[in-house]
Amino acid sequence: MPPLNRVLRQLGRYRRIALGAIASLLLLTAANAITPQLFRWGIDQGIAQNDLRVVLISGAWMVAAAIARGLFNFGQTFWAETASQGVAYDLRNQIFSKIENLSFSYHDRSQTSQLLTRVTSDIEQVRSFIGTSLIQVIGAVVTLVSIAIILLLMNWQLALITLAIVPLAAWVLIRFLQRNGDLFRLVQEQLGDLNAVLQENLIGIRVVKAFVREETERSRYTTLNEELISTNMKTIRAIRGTFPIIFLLSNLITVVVVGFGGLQVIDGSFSIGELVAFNSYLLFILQPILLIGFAAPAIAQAAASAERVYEVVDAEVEIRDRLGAVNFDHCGGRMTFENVRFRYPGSTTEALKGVSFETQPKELIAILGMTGSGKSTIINLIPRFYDVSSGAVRIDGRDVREFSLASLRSRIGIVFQDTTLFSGTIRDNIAYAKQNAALQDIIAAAKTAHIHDFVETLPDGYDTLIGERGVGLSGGQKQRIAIARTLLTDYRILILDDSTSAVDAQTAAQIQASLDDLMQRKTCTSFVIAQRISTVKNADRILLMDQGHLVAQGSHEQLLATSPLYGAILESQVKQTHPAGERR
Ligand SMILES: Nc1ncnc2c1ncn2[C@@H]1O[C@H](COP(=O)(O)OP(=O)(O)OP(=O)(O)O)[C@@H](O)[C@H]1O
Repeated sequence: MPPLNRVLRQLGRYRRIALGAIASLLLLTAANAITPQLFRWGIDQGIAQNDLRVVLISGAWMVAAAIARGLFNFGQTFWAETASQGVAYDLRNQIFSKIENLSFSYHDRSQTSQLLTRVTSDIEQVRSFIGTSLIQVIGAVVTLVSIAIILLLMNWQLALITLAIVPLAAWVLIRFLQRNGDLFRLVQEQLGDLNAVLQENLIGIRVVKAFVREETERSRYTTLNEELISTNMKTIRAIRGTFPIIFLLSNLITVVVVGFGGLQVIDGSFSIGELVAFNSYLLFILQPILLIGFAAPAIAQAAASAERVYEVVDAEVEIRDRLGAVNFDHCGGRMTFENVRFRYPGSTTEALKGVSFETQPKELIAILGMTGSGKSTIINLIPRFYDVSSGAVRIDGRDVREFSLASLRSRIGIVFQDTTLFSGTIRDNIAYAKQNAALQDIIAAAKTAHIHDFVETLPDGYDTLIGERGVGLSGGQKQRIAIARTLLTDYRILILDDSTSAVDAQTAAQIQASLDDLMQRKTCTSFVIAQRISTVKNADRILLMDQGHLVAQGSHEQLLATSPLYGAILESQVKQTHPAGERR
C-alpha cells in the first residue's frame, strides 16, 4: 500500500475530529462561494439601481460571511492540527515499541542516527502533511469543483476559457512531483547522516579531544552539512522554478477574462456586477491551484518520510515467540550446545563452527579464548539475542527457541561487558528490572556487588542522581551498580561477561567470592567469561575457544596438563593476580 494511503488509514482513529475539519472546510468553501454573489447583487441591484437599502443589506451579509469564514477557518485548521498530533503520537509510539522489539541483528545493521531521524524529523513531516497539506488539498479540490460549477452556470464560454488553466497547472505539478520525489528522500537521508556525526561526537567528545581531532570532526560535519544544503537548494530551485509558470498562466487568464468578459458587457449579454463577481471567483480558482502547488512538495516529502517510518514499523522481528511457546520456569541446570554453528547477519565467516558441550547442574563454567574467538557469541545465544544458524541450544533438553522470550530472559541474569546505566537515581538503576523492589533488597544486592559502602558515602545515598551514561561514577563503580542490578532479578542462570574488568583485583576477588556463594545458592548454571586467574581456578569447568571452535574443556589442572594453548592464553591474557580474597 502506498505510504500516504497508510497514513490516511491511521487517521481513521481520529475520524470524528477529521470529519469536524472537513465539515468546517465545506462551510468555509460555501461562505467563500457566496461572497462574490453578494457583490454581484450589491452592484447590479443596489449601485446600478441607486437602491441604498440593497447596498446596505448586501454589505451586512458580506460582514456576516466574513465572520463565518473566520470561524470555519479556525475550526478547519484547529481540528486538522489536532488529528495530525494524534497520528504523530501513534506513529511515535508504534516506531518506539518496534525499536524495542527488533532483534539485535536489526540494530547491528541500522544506524542509530537514521532511526532517530525517522522518529523525529520524518514523523514531523508526516504530521505536517495531515495538519496542513492534506486539508489544503481537499479544500482546494472542493473549492475548484464548486467554483467551476458556479462559473459554468454564470457564463459557460468564459468559464471554459478560465478552466483551461486547471489541466495545464496540473500537468506542471505532476511533472514536478515525478522529477523531484527522490530528491526529498535524499534530504531526509542526508539529515540522518549529519545527525550520525553529531551523535558520535556527543558520545565520543572525550576521544575527539584526547586525540586533538576537533578540526577533522568539524570538517567531516561541515562536508555533510554542505551536501545537505546543496540538496536542499536543489529542492528549492525545483519548487521556485515551478511556481512562476503557474503565476504566468494565471495572469494570462485574468487578461482573457477582462478582455472577453468586457466585450460581453459592451454587448449587453453580461452585466458589470456579473463580470466583477466572475473576476472575484478567478481568485478562488487560482488560489487552490497555488495551494496545491505549495502543498505538492510537502506531500512528496511526507510520502518519502512515511515510507521511511513504515520501513521500521514493518521491519521483521527475527527473534520472537514461537506459536505455543512455553514458560521457562524451572531450570535443572543441564545446558546443552548441540553442534552449534552461528554466523552474524551480514558476516561472511562463522563465529561458531560446530560447538558442542553440556553443563551439569550448579556448574560454574568459565569460557576462555583469544579475543574474537567466540566467547561472547556463545553467551549471546543462551538468552536468544541471536538464534543459532544450525544446531541447537537446549536447557534441560528443551530448545531455547521453544521458551517465551520474556520468561527466558527474565530468568537469565547478565552483566554485560559494556555498562549502560540510565538517567535517574542509583536506586532506580539497581531496581531497573524490579521497580517495586524493597530498599533492603536493593541494599543486599549492592552489598554483594561491593558498591554499598561507596553509595553510603554519597550525600543522597541511594537517591543520588546519575547522568544518562552514569557520568560522575568511575568505570568500576558503574560496573558494580550493573552487577547489583542483575543480582536483584529473579535469575536462575547467571552470565558474567568480563564484568569485573574495570574493578581493582582485590575488589574483584571480593565480588567473585560473594558471587560464588550466590551461584551456589541461587543459580542452576553460571557462565563467566574469564579474565582473571582466580575465576579460571574457581570454575568447575573451563571451555577453551579458538577461532569459533571449542578446542578443549576441563578443569584448570586438566587443561594445564593437556592443552598448550591454555597455558599460552593464561600467560598472555589472564590477569595473574592472587589477591587475599581468593577462595580456592
Ligand atoms: N554483531 C556482530 N556482527 C558481526 N560480527 C560479529 C558481531 N559480534 C561479533 N562478531 C564477530 O564474531 C567473532 C566472535 O566474536 P565474539 O564477540 O564472540 O568474540 P570474543 O571471544 O567474545 O572476543 P572478546 O574477547 O574480544 O570480547 C569475531 O570475529 C567478531 O568479529
